[in-house]
Amino acid sequence: MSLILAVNAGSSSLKISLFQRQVNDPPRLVLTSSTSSISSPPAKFTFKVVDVPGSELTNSGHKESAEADLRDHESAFGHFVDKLARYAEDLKQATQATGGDRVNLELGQIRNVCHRVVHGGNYVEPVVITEQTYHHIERLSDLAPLHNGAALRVIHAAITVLPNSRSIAFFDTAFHKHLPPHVAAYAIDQNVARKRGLRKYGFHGLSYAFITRSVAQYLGEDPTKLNIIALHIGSGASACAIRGGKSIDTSMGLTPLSGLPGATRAGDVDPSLIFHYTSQAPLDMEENGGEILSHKEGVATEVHISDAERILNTQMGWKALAGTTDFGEIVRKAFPRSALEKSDDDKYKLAFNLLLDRILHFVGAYYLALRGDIHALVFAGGVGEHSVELRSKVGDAVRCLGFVALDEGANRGVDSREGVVVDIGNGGQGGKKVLVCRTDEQGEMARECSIVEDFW
Ligand SMILES: Nc1ncnc2c1ncn2[C@@H]1O[C@H](COP(=O)(O)OP(=O)(O)O)[C@@H](O)[C@H]1O
Ligand SMILES: CC(=O)OP(=O)(O)O
Ligand SMILES: [Mg+2]
Repeated sequence: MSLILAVNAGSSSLKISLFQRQVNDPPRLVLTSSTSSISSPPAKFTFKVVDVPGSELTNSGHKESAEADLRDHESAFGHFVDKLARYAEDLKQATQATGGDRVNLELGQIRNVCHRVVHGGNYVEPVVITEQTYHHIERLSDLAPLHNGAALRVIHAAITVLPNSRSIAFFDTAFHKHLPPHVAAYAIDQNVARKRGLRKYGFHGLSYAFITRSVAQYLGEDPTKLNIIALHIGSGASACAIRGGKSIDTSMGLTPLSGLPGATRAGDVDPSLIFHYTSQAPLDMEENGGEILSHKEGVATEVHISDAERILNTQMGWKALAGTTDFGEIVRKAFPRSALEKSDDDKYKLAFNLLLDRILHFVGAYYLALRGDIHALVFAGGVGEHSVELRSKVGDAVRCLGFVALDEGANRGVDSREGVVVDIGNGGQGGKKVLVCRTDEQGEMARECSIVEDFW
């Protein structure tokens, strides 16, 4: 028996799952933990025991707690490890006292720690962390500014506090390794592009791999014959066209900034906007009743290009539009259910409608990329799995493409339904399906790890 720890450093969260594994068996989920809202404190921490004999004897503290001290991924990881060590000790004592079955969850039992690393550059398979691979990932940090640095700090912490385990990096980019050249290329000098690795990589690949397998299983299809449009909408949001189980296009690019807007990311903008987005706008629309004036002398302040990149990654998206990174709040205020929630401010509607518009833009494009030969449209990610309203509006719009109408009750009831994949369509004959998939990047890493670990 060995333990696999799977760690997912997302842009706003740190999600961790612990799995138990017997040789030749698939990994079995033991417990999960999440620290969310890391970028908009206080962070919220959960620790949930899923399947541990004897756990009924321990007080594992299932409740969510606000943790003002958890300000980054590294401190969130340290907090989890402390919690796990305490829980393992409580469990040991409780099961010793009763003589019951015991699962040993002590830190020393963790054989492999799987880390989600968003940008892998040319790495298309998981790699064991060594000095060399660590530095390779470090060199890619500029291409995933909200992710790779945070993942590396967590990897460093894991190596320090779990010295007997092996750290392995699993890459989001790997799923997109088959992007056709004309999709991956930007219209720039290809000599420069090749030399500097300037192309579309695509992200959320662990999620798309999990979605592809889970949806194929749910539909009883061979995964290598599955065609879907998948939407992973969380703090980072992307769309992916999957043909024959492989990614043929995706909305994120060289970095996870492009494509759909996210919690703090702008998504696609005209690249020239960067040079015009200044603290004192040269085109002052507001002061002149909406009339565009010519450049005022001396007003355009220069923003350094790396500042612009930081601003586009951390200050834009829903945060800039609606003043919150919580999409649940945007939905509540855009569609108030009571007078108490009513707001005169249109900013919530703008944030909602803008995301909806950009999602439809990609669904339309990917429908054509797949030539309409599609089994299902699939929603996943924190927003995709939980926002009834977003699914409902997307569902209405895509009916013209031959997707079935949504079943309103099924759409509203997703949270209370069991299973990894939930059908929210009305079962209309011959229509393309609309599904929700509870994606699990940690589960995907643990599964891949259990396949390769016996060969290492
Ligand atoms: N009920 C809900 N309705 C709409 N959005 C939600 C709901 N619950 C969570 N979310 C959103 O999901 C996002 C987090 O998604 P997630 O995929 O977990 O993030 P990360 O990108 O950090 O992995 C948050 O922005 C949150 O607002
Ligand atoms: C790639 C990406 O944006 O990931 P996340 O949504 O977890 O931040
Ligand atoms: Mg995520």
